[in-house]
Amino acid sequence: MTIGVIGGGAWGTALAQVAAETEEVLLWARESDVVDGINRARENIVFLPGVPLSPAIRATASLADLASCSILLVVPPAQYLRALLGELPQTDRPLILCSKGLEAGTRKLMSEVAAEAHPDAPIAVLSGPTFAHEVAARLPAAVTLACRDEARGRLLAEAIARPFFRPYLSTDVIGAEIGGAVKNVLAIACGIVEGRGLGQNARAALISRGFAEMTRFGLAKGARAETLAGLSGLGDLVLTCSSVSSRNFSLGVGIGQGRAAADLLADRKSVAEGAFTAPVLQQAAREVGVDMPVVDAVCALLGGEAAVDDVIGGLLSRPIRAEA
Ligand SMILES: NC(=O)C1=CN([C@@H]2O[C@H](COP(=O)(O)OP(=O)(O)OC[C@H]3O[C@@H](n4cnc5c(N)ncnc54)[C@H](O)[C@@H]3O)[C@@H](O)[C@H]2O)C=CC1
Ligand SMILES: O=C(CO)COP(=O)(O)O
Repeated sequence: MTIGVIGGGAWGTALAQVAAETEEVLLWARESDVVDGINRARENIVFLPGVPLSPAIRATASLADLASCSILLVVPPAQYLRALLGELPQTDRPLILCSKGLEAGTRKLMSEVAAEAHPDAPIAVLSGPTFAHEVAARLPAAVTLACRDEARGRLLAEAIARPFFRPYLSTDVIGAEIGGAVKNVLAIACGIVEGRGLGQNARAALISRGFAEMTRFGLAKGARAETLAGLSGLGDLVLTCSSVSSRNFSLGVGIGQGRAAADLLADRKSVAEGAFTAPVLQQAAREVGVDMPVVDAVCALLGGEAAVDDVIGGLLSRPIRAEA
């Protein structure tokens, strides 16, 4: 079979490399230098430099070429998902969604956007603690593969599993998506704590209270608690909140050091999804009556509405309340 990958960023390229261990892979990339670099030099010099790519990966600039693929891994930044799936010819092939975010404007999950764009395509979600450069280096990783149709989920998991890349099955698509979207916003918060030099106790407190927010919001949206406590939720939260390998955490470090979020975002070509998800998540939480003070704090700092010390002071002076 040929596995298709939509999106030639770091994660799409790493997933192509995983799939290419045993299958032919066709990778769609938006940038012509990425397509040429993969086909000619076997390297994605723009988004995943330094990783020699498998000869089983072929890159294309035409989404229509992916029509013949058996499975499509869909890996653009979340805000471009609808437009890209709109350009993809109608398909009934399984779409495995790998982006982490909520759509601005509609506040929809990626699975909802994909179902609207391709009503005949079975949908699954792949999410978990996976830095692209480690996966591309064949270091061990585990992910959640969520699909409402359990049997189909198992087939898809078997199709993408490799000895160093281990999917765990779930039927909780909503839970898998919410974990991945929310952890990016919380990683910005943890980066701010790091950048401000507030210490590891504060970061652990933030991870824990952030997880409480993720759980409250997830349960209100129909996610299952065990999914939120699994690889795609807590697992990814811990990874992303602990390392400057995370683009979201690094963005937070810059904000914590006093730089303007707008300047930091203007400087980068890789995506920090949490910056786009944060205001959408804030609105979505308000819609379902869920209190998310850490997310509110990140929104205030991303919008340049407040000073870091004031926002942290505000979080610390909230009324004393029960932990759970
Ligand atoms: N990099 C990682 O370690 C992981 C990333 N993800 C998720 O994968 C998704 C993609 O992220 P990365 O591959 O890291 O991206 P990246 O940051 O490496 O690259 C940026 C991507 O944005 C695309 N892009 C820029 N402007 C665009 C436009 N106008 N229309 C369509 N695409 C455009 C570029 O083509 C490129 O693919 C995100 O949702 C991210 O959260 C998930 C797991 C791990
Ligand atoms: O999702 C990721 C790891 O699981 C990548 O995190 P960043 O987008 O913050 O780099």
